Amino acid sequence: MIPGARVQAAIELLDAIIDAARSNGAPADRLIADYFRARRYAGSKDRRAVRELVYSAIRACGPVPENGRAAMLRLAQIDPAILPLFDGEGHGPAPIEPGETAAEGGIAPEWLTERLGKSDIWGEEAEALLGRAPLDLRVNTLKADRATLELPIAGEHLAAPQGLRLEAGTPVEQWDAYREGLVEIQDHGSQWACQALNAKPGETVIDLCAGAGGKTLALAAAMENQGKLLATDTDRGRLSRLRPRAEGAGAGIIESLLLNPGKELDMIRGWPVMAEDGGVDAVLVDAPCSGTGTWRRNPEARWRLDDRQLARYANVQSYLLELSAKLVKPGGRIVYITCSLLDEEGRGRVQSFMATHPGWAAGELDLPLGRIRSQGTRLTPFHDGTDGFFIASLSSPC
Ligand SMILES: C[S@@+](CC[C@H](N)C(=O)[O-])C[C@H]1O[C@@H](n2cnc3c(N)ncnc32)[C@H](O)[C@@H]1O
Repeated sequence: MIPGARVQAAIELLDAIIDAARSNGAPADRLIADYFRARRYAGSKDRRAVRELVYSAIRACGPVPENGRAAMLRLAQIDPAILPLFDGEGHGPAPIEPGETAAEGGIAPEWLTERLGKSDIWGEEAEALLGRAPLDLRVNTLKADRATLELPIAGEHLAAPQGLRLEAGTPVEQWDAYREGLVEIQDHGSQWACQALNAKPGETVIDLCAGAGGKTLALAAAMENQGKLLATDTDRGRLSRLRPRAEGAGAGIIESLLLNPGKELDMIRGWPVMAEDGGVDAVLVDAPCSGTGTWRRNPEARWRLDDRQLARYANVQSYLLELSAKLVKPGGRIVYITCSLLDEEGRGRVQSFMATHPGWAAGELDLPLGRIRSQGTRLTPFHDGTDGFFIASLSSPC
C-alpha cells in the first residue's frame, strides 16, 4: 500500500470506529481485525502502519470527531507529513474541500475532561492517560520465579515481586514461557491491586468480578495453590476463558461460578465454603467501571461514556461493595478496585460504604507506589507508570 492508501484505510476504519462508539458497537481492535480479514492483500507492515495511524488519530481527538477524515486532519495538525497525502492520487484520500475542518483536540469530551479535573486529573496527569502503555508481565510463581526464569528478552524488573516490563508490541504470545503458563500479561498496577488483598495460603477468597481471571490467577499464585478460591462473574463469555487459563497456569485451587444478576448472594451462599464457614477471609471486588485509567490501551473508550452510564457504574459499584460485606467473616477484608480515576467511582463509593457500615475500617495500603486518596490509594500513568487505579482495603468488624 502506498502511504496515501494507508491514510485512506485509516480514515475508513476511523469512520467505523466513530459509528461504533456512537452506537455502542464493536471495539476498535475488533473492527481493525475484521477490516484486514477482508483485505488479505494488506501486508503486515501495512497493517501496523494503518493501526498506528488509527490509534494516533483517536488519541489526537478529544471529543468524538464528526468523521474519519476530520479525525485524520486533526492528526495532520500534529504530523505534517500526512497533509500532502490528501491529494486524491491512487487510493489516497480526496483533496481537502474548501471549509473542511479538522476535529477538535483535547483529552476527552469536555464534560469528561471537567469530571477528571474535579478528581484532580488535569495537565500532565490528564495527558499521560493517552500515552502508550508498556507491556508488563507477571512471572507465575506456581511454575517459575523471576530470579531464575530465562526469557527471550529479559525485561526490566518492576517493584512488584514478580513484575517485568517490556516494550509495547513485544511478541510475548509467541514465547514458550507464555504458552506454558510461566508468565502472564498483567499491568504493573494490576499486580499491586492483587497484592493489596494480601491473600495467604490456606485462606478462603472470592474474586467477585473475576472476568477472564487475570487477577484470579495472581491470587492463586499468592495463595501458593493452597486454600479455596472462588472466581465469580455475571458474564458467561469472560468467565469461560478462565478455566483453560487456570489449567495452563497450574492454578488448581480455582473454582468458578457464573452468577445471575440480582441472585449473586444466594448463589454464592450455595458454595460449600460459605455454607460451612458462614463467610470468607477476603473478597476482591474489581468492579465494572468507566475505565478512565485504561485509555492508554483503549483510547476510544472516552467516546463511549456519558453521564447516565457513569451513574449506572456507581450504582453497580455500591451494590457490589454491599454484597461483598455480606460475604466476609467477622474480621475479614475487602479490596475494592476500579481502573477509573474519577472520584465518583473510587473514593466516593468507599466513602458512602463507610458511612453506612459502622465498625468497618479502611486500612492504609503498604504499596511502594501510588498516592493516598482519602480512604484509598490512587495509581496513575503519570505518577506511577501504571494503568490508573483506585484501590481501597476495608476490614469488617470482628
Ligand atoms: C473490571 S472487570 C473485571 C476484570 C477482571 N477482574 C480481570 O482482572 O481481568 C469487571 C467485571 O465485573 C463483572 N460484573 C458486572 N456485574 C457483576 C455482578 N453483579 N456480579 C459479579 N460480576 C459482575 C463484569 O462482567 C466484568 O467482567
